[in-house]
Amino acid sequence: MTDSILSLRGLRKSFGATEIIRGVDLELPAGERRAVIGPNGAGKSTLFHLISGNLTPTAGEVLLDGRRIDGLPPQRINRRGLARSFQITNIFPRLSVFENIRLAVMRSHGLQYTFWRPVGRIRALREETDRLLERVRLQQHAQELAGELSYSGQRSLELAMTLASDPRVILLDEPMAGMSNDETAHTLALIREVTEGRALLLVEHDMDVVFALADRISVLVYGQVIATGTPAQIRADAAVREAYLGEPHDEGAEVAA
Ligand SMILES: Nc1ncnc2c1ncn2[C@@H]1O[C@H](COP(=O)(O)OP(=O)(O)OP(=O)(O)O)[C@@H](O)[C@H]1O
Repeated sequence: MTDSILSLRGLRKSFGATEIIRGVDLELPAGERRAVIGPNGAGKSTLFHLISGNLTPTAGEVLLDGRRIDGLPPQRINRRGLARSFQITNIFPRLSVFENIRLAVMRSHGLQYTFWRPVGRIRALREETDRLLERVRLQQHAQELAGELSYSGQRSLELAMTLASDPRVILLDEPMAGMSNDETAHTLALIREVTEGRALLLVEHDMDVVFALADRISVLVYGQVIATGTPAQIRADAAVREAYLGEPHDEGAEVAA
């Protein structure tokens, strides 16, 4: 046994006759920030779908804290402590930033809230919502409509909504997509801060972000993990350079974007 919070064991996924995930083993220790990189079509999104419950594996197991979660619906997996952001979180654009976060807090508590006395419930809700607003630095924007926030503001809001369930594992799928350099720097600092003490699995095409944020990196090529190591080890890995980083026109390896 390992002390992994998330384990993938012999994971496979086929679409029809085509096998896209071809036997992935991956151990994510609690509290580690791990990036998954790889060329276009390597299967990174498919892997995330298998972990978050949006797809069911053809074979193999996904374990969260030692318990199987493969085949469970996304909401059940979320309640077990794994949250995925950026591609599944729905912002309500006509509601304020505050109201969006409050809804996420209410959802994360589910029925629990109905057992509280109404007055205490409202105060606790507001305090928790304020705390999340502050964590993602959106206090000044609390009353703005979510749909009118800047792009990175919306990403911050989604992050707050993801944090509402206090997950032990967070999956971020291309959080920097479409951002300016300033927005990327802001969001990078924010992600580093809010994932402190949680396990993070990150897919991101901006290699500067990957190398700045990840404790370790797993390289997925053609549905298999060909290497896992620290940023320095991955940079120096000959097979990785050949398969991925050393592609022609080496513009920071953003080639996979
Ligand atoms: N539902 C599906 N049915 C059939 N094929 C699929 C399906 N979903 C993904 N694929 C195929 O699986 C392969 C891997 O796709 P996936 O999106 O997981 O790769 P990726 O590594 O995330 O790529 P990118 O970096 O371009 O986002 C692709 O060839 C894609 O066409």
